[in-house]
Amino acid sequence: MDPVSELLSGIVADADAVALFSPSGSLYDRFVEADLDADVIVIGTENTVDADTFVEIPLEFVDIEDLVEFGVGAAVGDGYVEDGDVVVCATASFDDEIDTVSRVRAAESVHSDLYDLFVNSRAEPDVIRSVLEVAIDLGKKGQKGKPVGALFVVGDAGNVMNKSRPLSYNPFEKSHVHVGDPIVNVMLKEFSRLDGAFVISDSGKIVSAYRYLEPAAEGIDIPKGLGARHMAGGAITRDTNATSIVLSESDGLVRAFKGGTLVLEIDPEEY
Ligand SMILES: Nc1ncnc2c1ncn2[C@@H]1O[C@H](COP(=O)(O)OP(=O)(O)OP(=O)(O)O)[C@@H](O)[C@H]1O
Ligand SMILES: [Mn+2]
Repeated sequence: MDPVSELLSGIVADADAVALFSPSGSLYDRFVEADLDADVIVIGTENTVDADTFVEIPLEFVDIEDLVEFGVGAAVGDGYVEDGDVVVCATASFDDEIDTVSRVRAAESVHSDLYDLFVNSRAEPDVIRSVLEVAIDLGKKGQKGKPVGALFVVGDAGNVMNKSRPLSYNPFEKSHVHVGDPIVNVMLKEFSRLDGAFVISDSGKIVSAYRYLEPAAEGIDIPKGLGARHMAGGAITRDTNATSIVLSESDGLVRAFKGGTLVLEIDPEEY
């Protein structure tokens, strides 16, 4: 065998599963028709090919390593892949078409922090995703062209309310509005000009705006150059089971904190 084919066949040998990341319909069909020994799993944000075995990921990852890690972690979480299984992953890493094949051993450790952020958070994955989308969108556009910062504390709202105080009247006091609702996304963006944090429940209800967080911040490690918003956003996730999503006014990045640590950092411009 020529060395290139040998290399490739070594990568795909004895796979328990083949994970196709956002494949085209024709590629997926060919895999189904081939009737492989390995299970064929489709991983993506949407099941555009109507795959029988589909693993949904909550957002488009820019980093392919993150994507593969997250996807395989999610496949383990969904019960399609077991610990120790060899998963051959086909991804479009350099272009829109699949151009990369990698060999990954599914393991508990493959559960990335990012996977944890969505799946093992108190709040529902859809709620975290919606808030992340609002933050990314706000980061891209700013408010009337000017950069804005924002702090969203998602999940475990009762405890978060106990560790914070109002800076002003709460515009969401008597409302029953949820994130993901288009009008709410507009409201969140509008109110982001104002001080303090948004508090959002596990199921996505906006509990409050204008909250000043007062968590214990000793021992919290946040990236240098970031200030009070990030400190408070990080620390509240150690004091409670909430997840914080923070848009920085100064560097424009969106960060997520869980358990007091930074678990995700994304540049809205890349989305
Ligand atoms: N404890 C807190 N709870 C809620 N919001 C806070 C808290 N501390 C600061 N903020 C909000 O963060 C805003 C920015 O504060 P600061 O510049 O210190 O934070 P930062 O981490 O540097 O964030 P940025 O990168 O957006 O500037 C404040 O105007 C305030 O609205
Ligand atoms: Mn600042």
